[in-house]
This record gives sequence, structure tokens and C-alpha cells, in this order.
Amino acid sequence: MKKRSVIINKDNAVISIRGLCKSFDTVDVLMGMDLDLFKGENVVVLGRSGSGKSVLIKLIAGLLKPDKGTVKVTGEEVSRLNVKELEHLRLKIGFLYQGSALYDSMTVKENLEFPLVRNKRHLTRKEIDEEINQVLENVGLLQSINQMPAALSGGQKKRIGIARTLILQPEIMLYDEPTAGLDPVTCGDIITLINDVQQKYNTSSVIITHDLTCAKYTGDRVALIADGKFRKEGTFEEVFTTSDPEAKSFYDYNFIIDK
Ligand SMILES: Nc1ncnc2c1ncn2[C@@H]1O[C@H](COP(=O)(O)OP(=O)(O)OP(=O)(O)O)[C@@H](O)[C@H]1O
Repeated sequence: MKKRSVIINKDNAVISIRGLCKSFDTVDVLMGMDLDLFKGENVVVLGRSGSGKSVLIKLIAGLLKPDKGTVKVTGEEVSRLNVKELEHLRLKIGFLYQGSALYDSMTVKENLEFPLVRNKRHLTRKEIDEEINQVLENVGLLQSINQMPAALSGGQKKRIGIARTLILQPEIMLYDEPTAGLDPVTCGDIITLINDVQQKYNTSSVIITHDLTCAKYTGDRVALIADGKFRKEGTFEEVFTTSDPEAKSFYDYNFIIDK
């Protein structure tokens, strides 16, 4: 496993977060966060359970509203958009949920067809079939086209979940714990796929995880959340070759698989 170098355009921030705050009742989750995601880049957001990683990507996707601060996605301030504008913006964002969120009563093909037909009404039957075949080939699961989700392994479900977001050709991918619950070999396959997606689809991605192997091999940059803020940010080595107690304790309790 090796992270290939990619071209990152540091003049073009596709996500720009400034002074972001979010609390629930008496719990202050995010307390003034700043982050840029540049075009072509994979940024990994690491943090302990409950540190606010999922809240952060829900704010990016406009599923939650900030109490303070701004989230701009491709230049648009998410919390100022109306329903229609938000729907339009979400077409640019592929959100891979932890559970992959496939429809259990539909085949793999129908799961992929559903978002495509709904959002690209002009496509012909032939074009729909071609796009489905292409995306399944790109995630290495063309042979599963007629299977039901229940017949797929955890890793295969993740692949189909990724295919379902890719079918709308998003500019941005948000991965919520993409390797959670998978065995080490399958984790390695998903890491490779995340990097393939970055290259083939030229996506910019936020990957939230507490899996250091995933962070090390997918992240062009890593940002560590602690106490509602980004505590450290940089390459994987920069973040973890440090005496910072928060980074060190996070590192010490994790297990990295080197290949
Ligand atoms: N809708 C909500 N209402 C109330 N509290 C919430 C809500 N969503 C999140 N929280 C709280 O915000 C905090 C951060 O949650 P979040 O799910 O972002 O953590 P996380 O870093 O993603 O954790 P994990 O790694 O376990 O998924 C938690 O204390 C959680 O209980």
C-alpha cells in the first residue's frame, strides 16, 4: 500500500471552513474550527469517538446548521442556501455513510439506477446501463450487478456504496469511517479504492476515521480533532512525529498495518 502523489491545487479550496461552532444542549462539540480542502486533495479528519467528526461532515453536507462560523462548498455558503440550492449543491457531494445505506429490497443495479434516473432524467436506457457498468467496473464489482445487498460482504457493500455516490460524478467525496468494521485485508482494499477514486474521478475528499492505517495511506493531509478544535494538521508524519500529548496518546493506542 502506498499513497501515490496527486496534483493538488492550493489556489482552489473546494471546501473552506472558518470559525465553525456547533453545540447540542449543554455539549459544545465544535468550538471554532478552520479547515480548507483543496482541489484534488484527500484530507483525513482524525479524532476520538465523540470528538465531533460526524457532526463536522454533516455541517459540510448541510444536514446540520452551524451555531457560528461558515462552511463554504465550491464558494457557496451552505447555511445560506435554500432547499433547491442545497439540493443542487449536494449533487456535487458524494456522501459515503458508515452503513453504506443501500436499499435492501433493490439489486445492486437498481441501487445505482435510482440516483441516476432521479437526477439525470435525460439519459437513455443504453446510457444508464453504460454508466452503471462503468462505475461497477471502476469499483471492481461488475460481477455483482444482479445481486441483492444481503448477499454482499461488508467490503463489497462499501464498494457499492462508493459506486452509488460516484455515479453522479461528484466533485467532493465525504467518507464517514470507510474502514470501520472491516477485516485488515478488506480495509486495505478500500484504502486502495479511495485512492483510485481520487485519481480516476479527480475528486477532493474528506475522510473521517479513527483508523490510523486508513489515515496514513489515504491522507495527503491529516487534521486531528481534540476538544472541539483542530489540534494538529499536516502530513501524517508531521502530525504524529510530535510530542503533543493528544497526538501521542491517539497514536499509542492505535495499530498501524504497514505493507
Ligand atoms: N443530533 C444530535 N443531538 C445531540 N447530540 C448530538 C447530535 N449529533 C451528535 N451529537 C453529540 O455530538 C458529539 C459528537 O458526535 P459525533 O457523532 O460527531 O462524534 P464522532 O467523532 O463522529 O464519533 P464516532 O467516532 O464514535 O462516530 C457526541 O457527544 C454526540 O452525542
